[in-house]
Amino acid sequence: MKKIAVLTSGGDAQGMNAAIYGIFGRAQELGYELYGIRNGYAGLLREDIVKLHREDVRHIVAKGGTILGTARCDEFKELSVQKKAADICRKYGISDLIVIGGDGSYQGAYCLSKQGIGVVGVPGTIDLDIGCTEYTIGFDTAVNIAVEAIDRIADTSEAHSCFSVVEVMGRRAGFIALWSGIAGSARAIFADSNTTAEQIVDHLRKYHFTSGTIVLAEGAGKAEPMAEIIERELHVHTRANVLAFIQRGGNPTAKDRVYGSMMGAYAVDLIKKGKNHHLVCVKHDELCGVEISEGMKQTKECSAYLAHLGRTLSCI
Ligand SMILES: Nc1ncnc2c1ncn2[C@@H]1O[C@H](COP(=O)(O)OP(=O)(O)OP(=O)(O)O)[C@@H](O)[C@H]1O
Ligand SMILES: O=P(O)(O)OC[C@H]1O[C@](O)(CO)[C@@H](O)[C@@H]1O
Repeated sequence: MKKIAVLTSGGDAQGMNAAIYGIFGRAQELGYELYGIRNGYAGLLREDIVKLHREDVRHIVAKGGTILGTARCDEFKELSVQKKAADICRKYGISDLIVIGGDGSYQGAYCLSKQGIGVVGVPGTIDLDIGCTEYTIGFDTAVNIAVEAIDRIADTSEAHSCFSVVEVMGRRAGFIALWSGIAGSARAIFADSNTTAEQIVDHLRKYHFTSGTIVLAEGAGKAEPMAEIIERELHVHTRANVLAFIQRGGNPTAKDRVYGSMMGAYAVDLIKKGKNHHLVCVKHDELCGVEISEGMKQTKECSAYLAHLGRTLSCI
């Protein structure tokens, strides 16, 4: 009987459990045994490997986080450690490993594939920063959490006639900032480091804003200094809010539950077709498999149209 395994790696993302659920469902349908590796590559190196059963996954779709746990494991960047991990997979008879994670986890999966282990990547990160796919599991939930927070902060900013800078996650990418800024009708959106604080101040002054939110991607700056600049230049009290890890928790939205389940099942389909050096991607709203070395080369920027729309709407 074919044995496959799954691990979650990097920052957790809402919908990772749904992906595990989808993987289990398709593996069960195809008669594969599914093993769960706890805590990412660190768990693989500790041989922390358990066989998954229906009762382990039956109730997890609605849960944030990941039942397997995740980790960051810098030692996995070493070739000797990657060889050890591949030997462990072979010791347990695991022919193919599904890695649910972000771009860094994909790097690790690519290294494992070069050691002869079949790997399929499922894009699981709230950042949306994997170049070969239009969607990554967790993004929709993180944006909705940010929008709810921005709506709440906007109310109290207006009540007190003050500004509030809201710093959102995304690592070096500005997708969460752009989407949540537009959805939260921010007075200004600071999605990347191309925009300067002076430009934001000029914009707020030009459109005579005296209250409201300024959404800031963490990769573009920090809320505290941005708030100080705005308050100093415009003489309006300005608060700093860092959303941080609330964006990574809570129950996944329906989109992340369905995309997670779909992408997980699709990963097993790719293994069945022998496409086990591939990444599960969404392109033009369709699922597809992209060969891992090709997929890792692809990059993407924020949609220019959406960025322009953000600027347009923030002038209203
Ligand atoms: N270049 C690399 N070579 C081998 N393994 C890597 C490499 N980069 C990252 N990894 C492995 O993947 C793990 C997760 O990577 P990273 O911490 O960058 O998170 P990620 O997968 O990008 O997810 P997120 O961006 O959501 O945090 C690392 O801790 C490490 O074990
Ligand atoms: O979980 P850590 O290691 O603190 O990393 C935080 C980073 O992880 C992410 O949440 C996902 O990559 C980023 O948005 C954020 O910058």
